[in-house]
Amino acid sequence: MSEVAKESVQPSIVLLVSGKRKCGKDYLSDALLKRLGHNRAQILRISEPIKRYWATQKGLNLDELLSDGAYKENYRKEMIVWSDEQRHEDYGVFCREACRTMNREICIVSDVRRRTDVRFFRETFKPSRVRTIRIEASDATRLGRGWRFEAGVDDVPSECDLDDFDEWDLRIDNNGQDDIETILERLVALTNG
Ligand SMILES: Nc1ncnc2c1ncn2[C@@H]1O[C@H](COP(=O)(O)OP(=O)(O)OP(=O)(O)O)[C@@H](O)[C@H]1O
Repeated sequence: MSEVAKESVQPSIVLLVSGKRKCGKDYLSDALLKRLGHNRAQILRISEPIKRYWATQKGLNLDELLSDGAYKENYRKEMIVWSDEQRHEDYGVFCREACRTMNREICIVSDVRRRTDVRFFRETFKPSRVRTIRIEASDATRLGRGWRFEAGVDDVPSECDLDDFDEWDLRIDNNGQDDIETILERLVALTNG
């Protein structure tokens, strides 16, 4: 058990949510949080400590960086490069920092992007408590949601490292065929046991 896990409140279930840009990670994580209730569940973002550091260093607006708006896109590349350097020293540095705010029974980590993120959570918590979720949406769907391919962002490990990963407990098609209720039922079922 890592130092952080001992210090913070231990969740019974940790949901690791992954998927390409604009596949719907935030949308479905927010919907799940609403369904489970704020007293039982919370959302953690590995990118939060990265954005916090970046905002402080560069004098940027943290709330804007954390939001779904276009602002964060101006800094995404730089943040990827900088955070990769930090991960090179310690692959769990941002996951560990994000875990410090764990205080609910169910923890939804809504921006899992790397194999080392999955590794960190599996090493830090009992594997039986960790669930891996892949949200899938076609390029056409993602384009419709505002995604545009960007070299240095969409073709680097932060976006592609989990493309070939196949240890998903649940894969969700978020192209619009399944309604939100159907998707939420499957997600909620994953939080049982
Ligand atoms: N099932 C859905 N129904 C309706 N709108 C959706 C659905 N899934 C995602 N969206 C919309 O698509 C857009 C992108 O979704 P979201 O921000 O959740 O993607 P993301 O995977 O978190 O992206 P990023 O990696 O860039 O943060 C948002 O405007 C969101 O409201």
